This record gives sequence, C-alpha cells and structure tokens, in this order.
Amino acid sequence: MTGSFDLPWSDPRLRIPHAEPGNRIGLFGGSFNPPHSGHRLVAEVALKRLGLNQVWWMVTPGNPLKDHANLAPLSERLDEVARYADHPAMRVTALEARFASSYSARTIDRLIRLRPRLTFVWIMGADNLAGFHRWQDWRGIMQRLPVAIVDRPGATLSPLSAPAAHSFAAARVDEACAASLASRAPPAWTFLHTPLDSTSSTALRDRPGRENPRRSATMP
Ligand SMILES: Nc1ncnc2c1ncn2[C@@H]1O[C@H](COP(=O)(O)OP(=O)(O)OP(=O)(O)O)[C@@H](O)[C@H]1O
Ligand SMILES: O=C(O)c1ccc[n+]([C@@H]2O[C@H](COP(=O)([O-])O)[C@@H](O)[C@H]2O)c1
Repeated sequence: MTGSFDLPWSDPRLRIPHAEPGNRIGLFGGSFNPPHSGHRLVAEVALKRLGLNQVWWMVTPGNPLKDHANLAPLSERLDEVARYADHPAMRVTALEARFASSYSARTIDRLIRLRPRLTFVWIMGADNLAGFHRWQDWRGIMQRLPVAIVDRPGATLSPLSAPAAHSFAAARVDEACAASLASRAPPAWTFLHTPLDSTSSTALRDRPGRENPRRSATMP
C-alpha cells in the first residue's frame, strides 16, 4: 500500500457503503488533499446527469503516480471530504485502504466481485483523462465499467487529444445520452461539458500567508 493509513480497523469508513441491489453507483476516487468546490461540482454533475443513486467519494491512501510528501493523513482528508459530500446521495469511503491497494483497476475488480448486484461508473476530471493511459491496467478499467469524464479548466480538449480517448474513440457516448451511460455495456465513456471551476488542491496548499493552507478551502 502507498500513502498513510491512520484509521482503526473499526472505522466505518473502511467498509463498503450500503446500497440497494440494482443501484447505480458513481465511484469518485481522489486524493482530496484538500477537497474543494471543484470536487463537489464533479460529484453533483455526475449524480444528476448520469442518473446515479449514489456517488461514493473514495479517498485514496495515495495516488500511485503522485509524490506523497505533502499528502495529509487519510483520516484528516476523510473528515474534510465529509463537509463537501454533505448530500443525501453522497458517501465518503476509505475502502481502498481496507483493500490495501491504491490501484483503481484492483479496487474496481474487487468491488464488482463483492457487490455484483450494483452497477458502477467511474468518475474523474478531464485532467485525469489526459494521463489515463499511464494508470495500471487502464484498458482493463475501460473494459470493466463505464467511465464519465467531467470537464475541467485547461483540460477541455482532452477528449480530442488524450491517448485513452483515441484508443476508445468508438466507445464514446454522446453526452446527450449520459443518463444511459451506467446501463451500457463497457467499454463506454462520455465527456460532460459543465460550468467550469478552476479550484485546485495544489493552489489551496500553496496559498501564501496561512499557517495551515490546507484548511483554507471555501465551502460549497
Ligand atoms: N476543479 C475541478 N474541476 C473538475 N474536476 C476536478 C477539479 N478538481 C479536481 N477534479 C477531479 O477530481 C478528482 C480528484 O482530484 P484531486 O483530489 O487530485 O484534486 P486536484 O485539485 O486535481 O489536486 P492537485 O492539485 O493536488 O493535483 C480527479 O478526478 C480530478 O480530475
Ligand atoms: O490505478 C492507477 O494507476 C491510478 C493512477 C493515478 C490515479 N489513480 C486514481 O485516480 C483517482 C484520482 O486521483 P487524484 O490524485 O487525481 O485525485 C484516485 O482514486 C487515484 O488513486 C489511479
């Protein structure tokens, strides 16, 4: 496992959230270091436009492609995420820490095996589409579940230029049909154009003149 893991095994956030059989669940993985209004926008857009029953904010123990030197403890990020995920259809989970894996492909495999009666969709921002071809078994992810990409400032052109978008061009679903994405057989992905939010965790961490810049995020 990568990253810090400072939760007792009894912490309920290490369990898979409850959902009813047949529910459509959006898996929104992130470092959330710290969470911000852009994350909330992604979660809300996905919930509404994909017609999901729930969005699970999956707080990663540590993105395998990122340096963890400035990564806040998992428990702290979970607490902060809870403030942004304050919505009846949103759940906050650290299940990747319990699974002892930060690789999304493994998490997805495991969830599909453990919850075969749920329908999962992977949710990510457009900047992650640009580098998606560097993720472990990224083609396998595309083959296992539908993927929704939410626009982000600076990455609006990623559906045209990203290697993953090229490889799976034939599987792209028009965003006008986004409500049907969850029920489609993978590979299937869509790009959701939305109102943009330029907030980033990096900018919040780097904000000068604060004793603890990680706590300066504006609430939604
Ligand atoms: N402002 C935003 N608009 C759209 N998507 C976003 C935005 N901020 C983050 N995301 C998406 O949310 C998920 C979690 O992002 P993450 O926690 O890495 O935040 P970040 O702001 O990108 O962090 P950092 O600046 O540290 O890289 C990723 O899929 C990312 O693409
Ligand atoms: O599985 C991988 O190889 C992989 C590579 C990069 C990122 N991810 C996951 O993508 C999600 C978004 O990461 P981040 O750091 O951009 O918030 C989070 O769940 C990461 O664990 C996963």
